[in-house]
Amino acid sequence: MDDTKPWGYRWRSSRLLVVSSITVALFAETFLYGFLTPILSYMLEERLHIDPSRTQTYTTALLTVHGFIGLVSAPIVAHLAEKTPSQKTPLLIALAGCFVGTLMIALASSLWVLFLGRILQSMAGAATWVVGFALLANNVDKKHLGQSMGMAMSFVTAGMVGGPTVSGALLQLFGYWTAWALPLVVLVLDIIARLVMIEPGLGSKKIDTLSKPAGASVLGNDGIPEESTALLPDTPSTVEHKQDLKQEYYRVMFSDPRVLTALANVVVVSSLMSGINNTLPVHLRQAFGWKSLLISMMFFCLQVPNIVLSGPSGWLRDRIGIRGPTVFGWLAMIPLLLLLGIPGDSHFPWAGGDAAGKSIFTSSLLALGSILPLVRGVGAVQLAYVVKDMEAKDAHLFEANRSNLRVFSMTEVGYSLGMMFGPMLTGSLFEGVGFFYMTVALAITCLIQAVISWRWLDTLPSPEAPEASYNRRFVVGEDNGIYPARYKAAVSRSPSAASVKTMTEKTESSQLADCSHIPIIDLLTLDSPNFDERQKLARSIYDACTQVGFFYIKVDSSNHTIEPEILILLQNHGIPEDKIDGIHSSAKRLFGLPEEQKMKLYIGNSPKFRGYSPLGGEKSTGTDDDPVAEEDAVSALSEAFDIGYETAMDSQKLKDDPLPRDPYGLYGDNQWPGQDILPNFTETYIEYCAMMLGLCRKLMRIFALALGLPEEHFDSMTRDPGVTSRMMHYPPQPVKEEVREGLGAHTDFECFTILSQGSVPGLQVLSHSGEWILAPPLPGTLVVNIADCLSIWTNKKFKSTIHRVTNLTGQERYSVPFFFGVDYDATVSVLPNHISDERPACKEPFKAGEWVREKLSKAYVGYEG
Ligand SMILES: O=C(O)CCC(=O)C(=O)O
Ligand SMILES: [Fe+2]
Repeated sequence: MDDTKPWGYRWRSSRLLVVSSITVALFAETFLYGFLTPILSYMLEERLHIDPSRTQTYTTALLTVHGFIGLVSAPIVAHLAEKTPSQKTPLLIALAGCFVGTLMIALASSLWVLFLGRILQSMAGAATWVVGFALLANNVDKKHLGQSMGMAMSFVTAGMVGGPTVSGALLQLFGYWTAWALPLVVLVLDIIARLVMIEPGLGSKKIDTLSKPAGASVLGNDGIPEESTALLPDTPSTVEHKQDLKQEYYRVMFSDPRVLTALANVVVVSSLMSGINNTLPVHLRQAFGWKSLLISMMFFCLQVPNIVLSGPSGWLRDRIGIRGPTVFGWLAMIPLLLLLGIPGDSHFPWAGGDAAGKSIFTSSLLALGSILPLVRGVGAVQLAYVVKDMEAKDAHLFEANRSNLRVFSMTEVGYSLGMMFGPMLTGSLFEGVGFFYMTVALAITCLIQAVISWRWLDTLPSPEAPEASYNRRFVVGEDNGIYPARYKAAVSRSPSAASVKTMTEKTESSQLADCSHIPIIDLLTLDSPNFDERQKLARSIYDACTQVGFFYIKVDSSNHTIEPEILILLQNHGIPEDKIDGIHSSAKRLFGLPEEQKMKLYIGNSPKFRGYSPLGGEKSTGTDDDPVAEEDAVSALSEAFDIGYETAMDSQKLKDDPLPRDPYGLYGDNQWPGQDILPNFTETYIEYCAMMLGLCRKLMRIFALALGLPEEHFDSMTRDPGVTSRMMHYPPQPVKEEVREGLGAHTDFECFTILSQGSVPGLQVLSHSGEWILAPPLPGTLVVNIADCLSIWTNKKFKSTIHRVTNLTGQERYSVPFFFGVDYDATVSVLPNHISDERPACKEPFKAGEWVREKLSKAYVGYEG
């Protein structure tokens, strides 16, 4: 083992230990929050000698402060945590805060020490949630994340129920200091766990901050991520563009009454729970003269059915929709709340502090706990449903992952507001008009919720998790409604549609897709340490490459449903959505320049096919089997900007490393627009290419595995990879006129291509049956297609499928393909394990650079070279 690593590095940085220590930390946080509630009255009166008539006021103030601190500190902590390289440091600081805060509370001999202790505890709690979840997200691979989050959340639930349940009991049975011994033991465990744990891969990953699921201490049901900020600065125009989109997004969302109803639901549930927490202890002491043990038992009565029944209520919602159960839940709570208010009230002498009153109270509390799951979490589900609806209407504005992040940060704010307002309102009502009228007010609120839920909530069953809906395979004809009818009509009128028949007859099967859908593959296990997992991924890639030659890869955030209502969004190892947005807005900026500016970068001035190619500058040359004669070649209705490999985009090279030997004249010499013309353009594009290049090298290893080779097989041939990337702009064309292709039918030349196609559809893939399969942009995905060299390597087992672009949407279309090939000087030769007597090698070995150069020189109109 490495001597420089600390003692026990391996197990101390293992997933099990990271998950366990975060679990312990979250448990401690929720346990300590709840622990105080039933014994607070005792502390205030017996230890701080507060006049009992003021007990409720201080309880309310303490809970409200907690809600407020949670609301404001989560985003601050998230911001700070993002700046610290190690997440262990903030976790330890939080622990120190929690420790000091808890000691201050336990020892408090004055009110201000008590409040200060509580504030420290709340801040530390917020930090623990934010940092804890970020650590989980960054250090647990996605496959195990659901399980790990699930485990963490069940401990949170245990803390939530355990805290108030044991504190009152211990206080009454064993006295004040023995009662506090338990939280101290929990804290010691927490200290040990946090100290022992070593953050794995420190420094290699940046943090994604997820903020505290507000209300978790009370409700423990929603893990809500903060809308994560970009990890690297954006270019000014991206920021502006994003700002516009964000405003538009919120405008659209807030003008939908379903959204407002969902948010009202979130605020009311959270207020109700924190309001009951706030008033229950004092009320029970006044009404029944109960001490802390029985008060604790009441918390148990409320929470346990709530937890047990949350699964079945989610199931019910999935079956019959959210509106019915929610309206029923709110209505059923009305009599239960009223019943809860009756015992001990002077208007109802028959239900005083005697057995009748106590049993009415206990059973209505139990019933309330059982009904609560019907209304808990409804807001989040309804919001997810709205987003899904909106996506179908405006895919660009409602890119799935980003809008989910926003949805969940809206929910978070809702919960935090409830945590703050709940105690405030119930506290003042309780003190002003008494417990019964407070429950009347709560019952009226429930009635209002029932009415608005009836009026505006969706009647349909809960939506699938967004991820699941994208996982659905895309089938011809089933186009998600994103293609206008005129587009489909135009496709069938297109001149090349007529020639498709002859094209497919002439074309080799290796260039035609075998099936009618393009699969979606999750790259989650691309760098899994587990070989079997990589092998499994390789197998599905093999199927896609041999049957279709095209597949979608999921590269960004995805959702994990941990418990019915806990949806946590995490970024995976892929290309962050911000970077994709950034490159698209760079493309828009570039093509938006005046023609003469763009022509200063004219591709014809470059000996290496790098630079700007104006509208119509590229010709449809057809395919090898069905070439288009030069005089018949139609120029494409698109403009493009091409760049090639530079060492700056290669993380395996130093910035100043010289370019590789270049016998085919294809490396470097890019024509970049100056900083004065397009500030930051070059940096953004280079950064994008660097990420793509990293992803491509990893994919190349999976391809090797898929082909039965050692994963490193292509490594030595991809040190100076033959990389080209281009930005494309396809202007809309009048549908009435004859359709002109944005890019004619072709195959790509290198090994494979990763395409980011923005949000406007246009790409089509040719199938055996002569159909053009639509390959629409799916949010959160990129498209990978096999190109000629890899197809030849596999003796055409992998398909280099013919595709084209036709933009009939009426919108501007932008795309950014990234073509990845082996070193130009490497020899492409059919793999021996793919040659047999029946299937001799399809081609003699050749140099990759020679092939690419020849193809490029055919494609560009008037190119001198
Ligand atoms: O723009 C697209 O969607 C595809 C572009 C393409 O196929 C290419 O540039 O080779
Ligand atoms: Fe292509």
